[in-house]
Amino acid sequence: MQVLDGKIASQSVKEQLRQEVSQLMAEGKRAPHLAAILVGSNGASETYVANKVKSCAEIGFESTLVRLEETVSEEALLNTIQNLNNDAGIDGILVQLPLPKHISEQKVIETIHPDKDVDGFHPNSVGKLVQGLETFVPATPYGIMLMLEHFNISTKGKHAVVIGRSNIVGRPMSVLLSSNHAYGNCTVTICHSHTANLKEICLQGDIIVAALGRPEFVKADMVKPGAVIIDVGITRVNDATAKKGYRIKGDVAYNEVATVAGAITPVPGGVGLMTIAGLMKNTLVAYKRRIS
Ligand SMILES: Nc1nc2c(c(=O)[nH]1)N[C@@H](CN(C=O)c1ccc(C(=O)N[C@@H](CCC(=O)O)C(=O)O)cc1)CN2
Repeated sequence: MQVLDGKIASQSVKEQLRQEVSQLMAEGKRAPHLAAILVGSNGASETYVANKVKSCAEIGFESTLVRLEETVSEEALLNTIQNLNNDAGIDGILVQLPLPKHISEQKVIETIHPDKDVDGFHPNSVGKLVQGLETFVPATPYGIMLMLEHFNISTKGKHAVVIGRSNIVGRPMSVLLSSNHAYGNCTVTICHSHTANLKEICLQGDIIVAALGRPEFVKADMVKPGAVIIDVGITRVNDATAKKGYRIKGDVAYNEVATVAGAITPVPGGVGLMTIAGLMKNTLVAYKRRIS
């Protein structure tokens, strides 16, 4: 059984980016610049944004973190995005999700200029992805593809079962795995809350991507021996015995599934770290398009 270690794979991607940025700096170019907007102070979002800012510094990107109150109006948030759209020094913009209920995520996503849409959530980016055109790929599915590539996991002709149909992970993941490229060419089944016979479908999967947000949902008896298990789940579950008062759980019951699987991503230390690597790659692409 192979552990698909996100720390190793993400470090490798980030090191390549670091070298590329260092070369650009040596040529006298400015650094790529990512702007992140964080609304409110949700603990998990704080951690993820902090990890993004830290990764920018490691690679040699500039970053700007814009913090807005939980009570900020939708209009004020949209104006903040417009200002960043118009700022020639900013290459990529992301708004950390989820947002407070009074703000429309869709409006926010559509306000980010497609050229700076490093999260790949804008309908322009999604449409291009579906048509197989070059675009920003949402960071988590992109990170998973980078992980498959890093560990040279063969996908051609395999049956991939994607559990979850979110715009951020499940849907784009199904598109990428079914597309005609080196780590695609799978036959994909996408499952959701209304799927009948989920266990039987999972048992047919050579690859399972679990992205439904339910801790330890995928059990050993749902997994075909030797399958590749990609766990996207990252839920904080209260645990008074843990140092931080919570434990991070994936959507896969790791200990039991690891006894059946051929390869598996850990949580933490798996897909979450690759999400950041994917975002960093998108930011460099946005920057290169803008300076050329
Ligand atoms: N604007 C966006 N919002 C959200 C996205 C996204 O891609 N863009 N995805 C998720 C959260 N996410 C990215 O922001 C994310 C998740 C996890 C991690 C990460 O570093 N995970 C670590 C553990 C961190 C911890 O201690 O909690 C790991 O898995 O080892 C980074 C980013 C929703 N929102």
